[in-house]
Amino acid sequence: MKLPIYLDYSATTPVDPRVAEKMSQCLVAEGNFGNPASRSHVFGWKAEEAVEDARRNVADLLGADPREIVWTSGATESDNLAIKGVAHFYAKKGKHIITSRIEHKAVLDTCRQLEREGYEVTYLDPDSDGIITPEMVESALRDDTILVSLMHVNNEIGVINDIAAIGEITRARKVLFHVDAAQSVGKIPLDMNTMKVDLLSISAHKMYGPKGIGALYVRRKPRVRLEAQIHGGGHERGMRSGTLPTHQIVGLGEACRIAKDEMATDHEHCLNLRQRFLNHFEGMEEVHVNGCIEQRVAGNLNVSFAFVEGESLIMALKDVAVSSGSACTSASLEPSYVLRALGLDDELAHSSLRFSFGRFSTPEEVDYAATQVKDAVIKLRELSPLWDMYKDGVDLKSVQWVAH
Ligand SMILES: Cc1ncc(COP(=O)(O)O)c(C=O)c1O
Ligand code: FES
Repeated sequence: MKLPIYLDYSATTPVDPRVAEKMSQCLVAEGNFGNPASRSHVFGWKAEEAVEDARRNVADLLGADPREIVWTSGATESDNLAIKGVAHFYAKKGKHIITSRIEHKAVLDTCRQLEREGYEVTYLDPDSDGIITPEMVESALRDDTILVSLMHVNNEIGVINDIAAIGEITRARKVLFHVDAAQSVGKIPLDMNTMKVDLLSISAHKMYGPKGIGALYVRRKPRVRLEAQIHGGGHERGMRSGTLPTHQIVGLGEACRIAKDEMATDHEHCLNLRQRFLNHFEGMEEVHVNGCIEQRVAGNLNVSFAFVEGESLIMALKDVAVSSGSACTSASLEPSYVLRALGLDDELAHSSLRFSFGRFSTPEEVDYAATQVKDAVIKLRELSPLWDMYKDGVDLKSVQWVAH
């Protein structure tokens, strides 16, 4: 079977062959398969060395100290550890948390759980571009606020928050700042030396590494304390127990090493492809890009094709793999809560697709996909009575709909 063209890099990326090669060396008997916690023989020492090399690569990409990196199973776990870890440790100081309505479910559902435990959470509304401004954060801070948790780049619309500016505000008020950077690490520069971020979640499978591994950056100066969420052998300085998966960790380390070297090239590549894709739609009516186009990660494009149902469009695109929003909510038929928070009505939110490009996307793929999308949109609109009315100049907002 010929596979469709993959334009869903925000959901996950293929593993870079250089990463896969390094990982495979850590699996078999002739390779580096030992338990990094085994202190009594060379198998353990070698595995530990590989883990520490990887930790250095992750830290280098973030401008952090290797001792500030805690391995987790991915950004979902990192978000849980950061938010619950802070909430539980600092509960005596306060029980108020600030986040936004357009966070990933890993943050939103964790906050909902904390609400059930008696914490109070403020959910900020983004502006119509999808941005949370430093001013919004500042006006929501209270004396009992212990944590602000905001994403760096949104997974559906790719819009970038100014986390450096937000960090200045939280630090001045001595409130901890957690950033979900699953969609930004390796794509845009991050520097923990200059940014006043206290905790930062990362995930390997969004940056050409394997699934099931991630990390949480935990600042040492000023020191951030966390209550562990997983107890056991006391690995990761007690913050996260469990035998370290050397191959996964080595994969994340290699993905970070490559990203540091190739970030600028990847960025240019994705930016060119996105523009190339968009050029195909020039002159087409009622095609809207959702979220700010400038303050946005290069590989993301979220577009509404008015008068076309997003799910029908996906069905029509047999040989292009895209999604209508995030992978984790793709089973739901509800319109995207992110797009709704930007002020889109249900109709337009339902006619949106997310195209995401990456390191292995090619201009030919992009041209082919754009042509397919364009043809499908034209065909679907031809079937839409609303499109006919729109073309006839009927003001659709003034139409009184009769329920049957
Ligand atoms: C912004 C954001 N946070 C968290 C996650 C969850 O990451 P993981 O799949 O590593 O648990 C994702 C993945 O979709 C994401 O995009
Ligand atoms: S993989 Fe992105 S929302 Fe789950």
